[in-house]
Amino acid sequence: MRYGAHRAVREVSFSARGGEVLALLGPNGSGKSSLLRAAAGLLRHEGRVAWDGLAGKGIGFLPQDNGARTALTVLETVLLGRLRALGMRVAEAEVTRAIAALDRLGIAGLAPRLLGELSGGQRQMVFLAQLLCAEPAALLLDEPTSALDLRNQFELLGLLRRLAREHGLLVIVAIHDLNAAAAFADRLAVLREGRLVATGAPDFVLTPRLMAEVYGLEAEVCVSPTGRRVMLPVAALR
Ligand SMILES: Nc1ncnc2c1ncn2[C@@H]1O[C@H](COP(=O)(O)OP(=O)(O)OP(=O)(O)O)[C@@H](O)[C@H]1O
Repeated sequence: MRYGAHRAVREVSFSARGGEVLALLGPNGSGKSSLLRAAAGLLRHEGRVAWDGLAGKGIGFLPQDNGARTALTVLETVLLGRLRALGMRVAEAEVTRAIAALDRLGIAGLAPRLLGELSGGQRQMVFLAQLLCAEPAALLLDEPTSALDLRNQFELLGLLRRLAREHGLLVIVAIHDLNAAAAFADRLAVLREGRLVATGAPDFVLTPRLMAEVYGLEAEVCVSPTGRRVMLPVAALR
């Protein structure tokens, strides 16, 4: 994947399947957004992206918050997720479906509000509700938790995992919080300068060595009383 002469993604090969959450990690500029956008078919690229078994369902892509501020209400915005199914008159069932998607994210109360009046985190959740409304087979999410408070991060990542488990969705999520990724993702894929440098189960991938090589950080691995591994940065190496 190139921007002019700059190669943003190269030597990346992986597969992922419905039912799992794959977290895409890597420093700023390592190619996560570019890879997601290429996988979503939004950017030209070399190599091959193959989606098998979508069975008429689509792929939902949530970009990093672009600050979209339209004069639409939240409900109208979510309904747009069903654009292909909507006629000139919106059926009651479509409204019910849109409200259900908002409810799922705990934000049904925002339905009548204007999108442009929401906080960044609320707006991200609305766009996610819009994607859910379209009932995709796969979700590609670019830093969906970056504007969310701790509780909403926890809830959202939990929801993504449930969607994967219960509905067989494939979820690929670019995220900076390594510990959140380790807690909620089945697998991690780590990019550095456009290359895939590690992939596998969180406990296998997140090591002090990876922290040093990819992030230039000295880190300790702590194990919580319930057995969860947590990476704790202690010093910058360069
Ligand atoms: N529109 C663009 N034009 C030129 N170069 C770009 C463009 N978008 C991204 N790049 C470059 O491509 C590389 C990968 O960027 P990308 O946005 O994919 O990284 P990222 O891992 O998503 O970063 P971040 O964590 O900061 O969101 C970077 O070097 C970036 O400067």
